[in-house]
Amino acid sequence: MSKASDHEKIEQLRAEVRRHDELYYRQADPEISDFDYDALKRELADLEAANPELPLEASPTVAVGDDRVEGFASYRHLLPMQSLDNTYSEDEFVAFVARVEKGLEIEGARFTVEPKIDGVAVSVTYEKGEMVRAVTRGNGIEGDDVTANVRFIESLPQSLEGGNLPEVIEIRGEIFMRVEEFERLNAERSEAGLELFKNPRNLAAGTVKMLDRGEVAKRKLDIVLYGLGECQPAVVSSQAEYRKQLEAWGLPIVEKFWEVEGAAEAWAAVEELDQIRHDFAYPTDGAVVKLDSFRQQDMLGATSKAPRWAIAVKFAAEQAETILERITIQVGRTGTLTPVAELVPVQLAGTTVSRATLHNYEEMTRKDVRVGDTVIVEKAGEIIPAVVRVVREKRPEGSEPFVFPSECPACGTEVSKIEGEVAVRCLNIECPDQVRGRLEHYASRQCLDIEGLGEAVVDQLVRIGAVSNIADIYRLEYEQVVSLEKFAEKSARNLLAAIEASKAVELWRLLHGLGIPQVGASAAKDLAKAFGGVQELMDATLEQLVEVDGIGEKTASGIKAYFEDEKNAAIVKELFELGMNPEAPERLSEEDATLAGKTFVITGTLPTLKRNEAKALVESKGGKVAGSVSKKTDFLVAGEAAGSKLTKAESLGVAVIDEAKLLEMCS
Ligand SMILES: NC(=O)c1ccc[n+]([C@@H]2O[C@H](COP(=O)([O-])OP(=O)(O)OC[C@H]3O[C@@H](n4cnc5c(N)ncnc54)[C@H](O)[C@@H]3O)[C@@H](O)[C@H]2O)c1
Ligand SMILES: [Zn+2]
Repeated sequence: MSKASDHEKIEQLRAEVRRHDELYYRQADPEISDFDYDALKRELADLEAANPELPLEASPTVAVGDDRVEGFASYRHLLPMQSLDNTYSEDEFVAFVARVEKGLEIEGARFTVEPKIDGVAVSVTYEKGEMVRAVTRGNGIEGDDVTANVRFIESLPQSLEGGNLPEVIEIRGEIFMRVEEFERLNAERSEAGLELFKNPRNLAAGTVKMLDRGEVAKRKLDIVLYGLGECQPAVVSSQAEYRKQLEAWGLPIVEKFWEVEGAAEAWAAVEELDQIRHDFAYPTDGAVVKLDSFRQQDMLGATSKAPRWAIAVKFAAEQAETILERITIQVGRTGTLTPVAELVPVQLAGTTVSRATLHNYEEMTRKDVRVGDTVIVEKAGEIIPAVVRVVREKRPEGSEPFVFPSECPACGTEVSKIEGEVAVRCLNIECPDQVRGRLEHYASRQCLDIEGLGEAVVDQLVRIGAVSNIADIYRLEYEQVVSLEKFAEKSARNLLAAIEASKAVELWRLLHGLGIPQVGASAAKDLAKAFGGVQELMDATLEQLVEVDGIGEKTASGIKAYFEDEKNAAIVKELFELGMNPEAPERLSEEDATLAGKTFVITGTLPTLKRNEAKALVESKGGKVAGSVSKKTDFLVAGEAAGSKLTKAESLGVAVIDEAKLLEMCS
């Protein structure tokens, strides 16, 4: 290739990489897979290496992707937060080890191997053991101050436990979202007809950068800590020691960690990690291999972008190619039509996959997925298989665009596209698929948990016309049940007994089972606690609903709209007439709730109580425990070595008490 055309190509690739950086780091909504992105960047780096006359300053290959967005204050890291060089190959890994050993003039260097968490990088600063700040990586030099959002992370202690505390330390880690939480949020979105989040990483990244604190509070984030920035004075001298120290301070750390010597041992650990990583709480996309000794790390130093003493070995997201045989449309309990790809079975990440989601109407139309196409399926964030793209070159001749049905495949009602939603819906509330979906949801494990009322039984009951709504379940008679397929006297009696028993269910389960838009299990629990009864919930005003911790405006209006619908209200009324008698969560009597309305903050080491014991004590008396001191704090419970919180409480005039006083208040 000529120089001129090389230069042109480099410019083009730089622009392309910058565009993907913007989508990934700032908007948390990447368009291509990490594998494809890394390949693009590699191509650019290779071209740049072959054309050294072009200055590199302007290239994204020598800079850290910038995540800073509007709305957050910038904060300068004491020590820069770097990226990592990465590789997908064993050969390159072996070459890395050889470079390190040559640089140190030793053989058999000692390394640590740990999971590479696929989350959002963050630097948490503790001063004298008190958490004072959390900042994103930003451009590596300066990041966004996201302290307010990070304070919602329950697993992150506001103060460090134990001794050996430096004056100031920047602890680096990764904020992530657990798969269960990701699925919970997506289930709620799917019910609301909203576009689904693509994977836990993007969702965590988006959440860390939200300005709406109420929404952040509703999404549960988690954190794991592994890295070191500034530390004054130094308190540890190796990666392995550092991990032990993090644990002793009470911080969440990576669950598996290897200490190895030389390339072969290190690679064996990387492979072992790949085998077991799916059981970790967080999504992982590789292994990070680091030189153990801090002294040796310093000897090797870093480039502008990454340390020379560490490397990420990345695992490619598992994808497989197969043929799409048919497209079926499922109608969910809220009427959403979901297109599903029926595939020629293919092995993917250890399981046989024969169906994959095509997400929704808009997404599949945009991808122009057709029957007969060769498609790439991927386990997105290792969860549900999805069709990620069509291999256009393999499209058979004469294939036709898929015509999305204009009528509901279950009931024939014309489907509607609601403004602002990506899905189309069947709005017929009596649609048999929706009825089935609602009944299955109601009887399911996370709701009323009626044993014996599974998919197959619900299906039969709907088909013979025995039930058309959840109240009908309680009208079932022995004769009807015993005549179902595969039922005999005993199983029929058992089912009826399980149905009867479900009348005394915990209130939150009933609330979840009703299928109110946006109300998942956790919202149902919050509502049950706040209102104590279905009638009380029905009577609640919009203002009262939003006041409940964990309930946002959208959910609140969803609840109002649900109960304002006459059909829903009638069914709820029938349920109670048929004997529904849910058990309200225990509430403290006014006499016992002596600390109701009071907010406490706990800091330092208390003489006898652990922090969570003190918290439980306050809550048992109806009080609240918050993570940081503000004007709203009523009492600061201060123990040994209380740091900045004490100073802040004093400056705000907040009452400061000791453990003895707390015990007295709670007795
Ligand atoms: N799909 C896209 O469009 C797109 C765009 C930009 C970036 N990306 C992805 O992001 C990657 C580049 O991002 P990056 O610069 O954040 O680098 P990286 O994710 O490849 O590696 C560096 C980061 O890994 C994190 N990390 C996780 N576990 C760690 C551990 N145990 N020890 C040390 N660090 C750990 C740290 O935050 C560190 O900054 C690319 O490899 C690419 O896959 C994708
Ligand atoms: Zn229908």
